[in-house]
Amino acid sequence: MNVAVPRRIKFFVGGGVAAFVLAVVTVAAVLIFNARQLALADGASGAVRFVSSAEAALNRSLLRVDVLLASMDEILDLSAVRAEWLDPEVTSQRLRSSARQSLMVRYVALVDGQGRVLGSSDAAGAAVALSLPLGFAESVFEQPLPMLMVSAPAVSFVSAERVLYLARQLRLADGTPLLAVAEMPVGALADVLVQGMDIAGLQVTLERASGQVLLTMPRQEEALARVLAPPLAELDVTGPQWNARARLGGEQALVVYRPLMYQDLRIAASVPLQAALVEWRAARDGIVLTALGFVVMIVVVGAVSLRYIDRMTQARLAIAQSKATLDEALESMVSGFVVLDSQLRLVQWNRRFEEIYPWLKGQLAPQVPFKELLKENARHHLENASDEEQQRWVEQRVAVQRNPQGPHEQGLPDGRVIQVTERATPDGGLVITYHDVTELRQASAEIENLAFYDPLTGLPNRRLLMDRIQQSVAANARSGLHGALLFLDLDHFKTLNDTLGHEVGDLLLQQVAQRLKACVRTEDTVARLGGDEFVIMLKNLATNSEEAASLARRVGEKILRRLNMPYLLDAHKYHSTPSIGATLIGQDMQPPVDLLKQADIAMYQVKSQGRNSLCFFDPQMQIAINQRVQLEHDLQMAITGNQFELHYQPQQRLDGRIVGVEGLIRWRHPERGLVTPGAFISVAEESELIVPIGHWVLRTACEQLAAWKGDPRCQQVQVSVNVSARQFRQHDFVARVVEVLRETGAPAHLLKLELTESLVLDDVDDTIAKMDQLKTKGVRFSVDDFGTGYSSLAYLTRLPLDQLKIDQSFVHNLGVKHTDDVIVQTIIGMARNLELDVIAEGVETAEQRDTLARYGCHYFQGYLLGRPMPLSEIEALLGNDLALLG
Ligand SMILES: Nc1nc2c(ncn2[C@@H]2O[C@H](COP(=O)(O)O[C@H]3[C@@H](O)[C@H](n4cnc5c(=O)[nH]c(N)nc54)O[C@@H]3COP(=O)(O)O)[C@@H](O)[C@H]2O)c(=O)[nH]1
Repeated sequence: MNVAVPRRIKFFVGGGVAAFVLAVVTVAAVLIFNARQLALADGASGAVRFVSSAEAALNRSLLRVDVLLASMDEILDLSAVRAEWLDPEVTSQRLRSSARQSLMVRYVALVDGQGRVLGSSDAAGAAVALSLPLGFAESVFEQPLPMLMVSAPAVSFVSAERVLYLARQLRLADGTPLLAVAEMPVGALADVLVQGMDIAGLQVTLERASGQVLLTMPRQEEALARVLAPPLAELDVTGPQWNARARLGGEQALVVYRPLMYQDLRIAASVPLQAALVEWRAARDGIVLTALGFVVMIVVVGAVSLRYIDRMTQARLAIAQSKATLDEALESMVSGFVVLDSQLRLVQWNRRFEEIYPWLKGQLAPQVPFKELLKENARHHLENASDEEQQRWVEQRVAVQRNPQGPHEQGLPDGRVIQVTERATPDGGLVITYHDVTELRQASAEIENLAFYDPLTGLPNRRLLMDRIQQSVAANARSGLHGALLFLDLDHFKTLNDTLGHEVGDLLLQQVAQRLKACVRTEDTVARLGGDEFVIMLKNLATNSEEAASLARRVGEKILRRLNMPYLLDAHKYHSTPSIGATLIGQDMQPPVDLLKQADIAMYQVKSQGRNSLCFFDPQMQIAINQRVQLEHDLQMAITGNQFELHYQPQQRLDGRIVGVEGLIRWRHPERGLVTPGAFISVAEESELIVPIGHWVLRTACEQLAAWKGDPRCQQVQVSVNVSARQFRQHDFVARVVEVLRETGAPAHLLKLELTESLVLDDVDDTIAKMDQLKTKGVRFSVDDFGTGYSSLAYLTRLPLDQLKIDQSFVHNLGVKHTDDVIVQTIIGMARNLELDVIAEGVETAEQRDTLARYGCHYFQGYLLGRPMPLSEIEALLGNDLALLG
């Protein structure tokens, strides 16, 4: 999440930056101002200094010239001569020697009142071309008091350069006024001023009071002799004023001037403001740049600070959010937890911890020694224990905490189970989690119960039994004792389930379990394998095997007696019997599976011998089992090796006509010869093998029907085929029959499928559905072995049947067992009512046939009419039959 820096901090940082910037700007401004003042002051003082020194220098120079001019009086001894006495040569000679002393003066000359040169220091002597400005000589002569006078700038005739003429009045002895004149190049006078001209932009002017310019520095020819306004005298020069105008350039400047000691001359220095501030400007720029640098730095520091603060804020927020999330997570944790510091004092805990240990709630506070909480726990856990015991409990807990060994469980007084896990933290503290595993433990117990116990009876299941047998076998091997396994199956339990329902069946199983437990010792095991199968494991019976078998038999008989006693199942009084197979558990480490199989085999022996009895495992039984396994294997080979044949048994009508045949399978065994189905059908039915075998029979019968289609002997003959339950229950049974009919081209109405009563009853709805589908194709149905089951009119009416087949056991007893006569008559009557054909099988005698005919049965099958026979024989028989009737 992006959260802005708080406004307060922004304001603070912004304010700080602004204050620093302001301070820098202020300091810079002050520095700049001061520097300006300093520069101006420097300029002013420099100008003043310059003007002072220039004044002195000019005064000195003028004075020297003045002295030179005045000394001409003495050199020429003018006060003692007359004008006509003055020899120009001599005069010039003397003037030269005196003028040599002054470097500033080009020459000096003596001029009379008419302007004639009486002599000069110039090489031209008196012939020098003197070019005094107009009126200058007159103004000198007019002086009442002779003083040195300076002319306006003029151009020298001699050097053609700008010169000033300095003149003084002299008098001859006769009072005739003469003029001592010195020609001074303006440049020479300017040279005097050169020193001190290092002030930037300095403009120097030598002016008269009227403002006439006599000299300029720097030199400006055009300015010479110009009259500047206002005259210097009108300037306010009380202090350095920078609001004047420079005398030459006219720009804003400081103007300082001094009057010279001669005539009305003034030396003026003008320092233009701009020039005076040149250095200051550079300094100012430096200051500004530095200040700017500081400002940028401050702004950058401010921005960086803001960014840093922003980051810090974000980080703090993130930490706060993480903490909030963590707190939330900790609070919503299903486990309780506490955090202890290195002194094992409470630092943090969550709500769940309080919920697990509600009695600690009042004591939970940071820094509370965890031992105090343990003491409180001890008071709750060991309510009735002594103080010493409670103390010991606490010490044990502390010891565990000092040396965490992983999760351990703690039972609370209210029955809850808490899993406690201590984990050391890097700083020497502890994190302890408390997980309520009560439900988990209960669930585990339940799962264990489900895994090892039968939910209906609460007895150990197969898995637990196998484990106990294993243990018992190992114990027997050590002790030399024998135990025994009793495999118990309830007789006709399925019938009870089917008739009275599963709930009643369950009641019986529960009561059987109770009775079985009552028959054995606690060290023995009564287990339920599933369905109506129970196993009783008797331990440590005897060292001697006969004695052990005798004891096991006694227990088995006791069980038989108990289980034979009547049960009250709901409102139903019920009598049940068990079949019990027994085997001894010896010392030779037999696998539990083998022992169980032995007892199972023995139990089947009991079943086959009439049930409700006890039988010990006989090794012969094992042989029989092995034979059966071998038979299954051979059957498999028979299917792939095409070793089956289909024989046909004729079915005759009352008029003697063969109207159908029953296809009966035979196995041409490579070693055993022709094997009848009685020897293998039951094995095939118990395994999946009956499915491919039944399919082979169906296909062979249909192929035969198809083959007979063009044969007048057989083309009306129906072929009955036995369909076993496992085959019929295949989900694709109907589809396969239809497919076989289509592929072979057999007429469907001549195919009759024989279903047993038990098959039909097992799942009536599925049976009807499949029969209906096949019926639409024309296939016929017969109920085989009719009368042996519990058929009732109710389901018969729902089935799309064509025929009932009276079981041969009833036919066999006709005239012998009156009840069977009644049953046969009933079946025939039932068939008539339902408009079904009825056929009797197993007809071996003419009496039986006659009786059946008398009772109303018009179709017969049995040895009397013909045994099952190979194809060639039945075809021959059918040919005879046709010939006889034809
Ligand atoms: N699922 C399939 N079962 C089949 C098939 N073929 C036969 N079987 C079943 O095998 C059982 C024994 O059959 P089998 O040895 O062929 O015995 C049949 C007849 O030989 C016998 N029979 C016929 N008449 C008489 C007689 O007068 N006396 C007498 N003692 N026995 C006689 O009865 C058997 C026919 O019984 P049924 O099928 O009930 O009509 C037997 O249960 C066959 O069903 C097969 O292809 N598939």
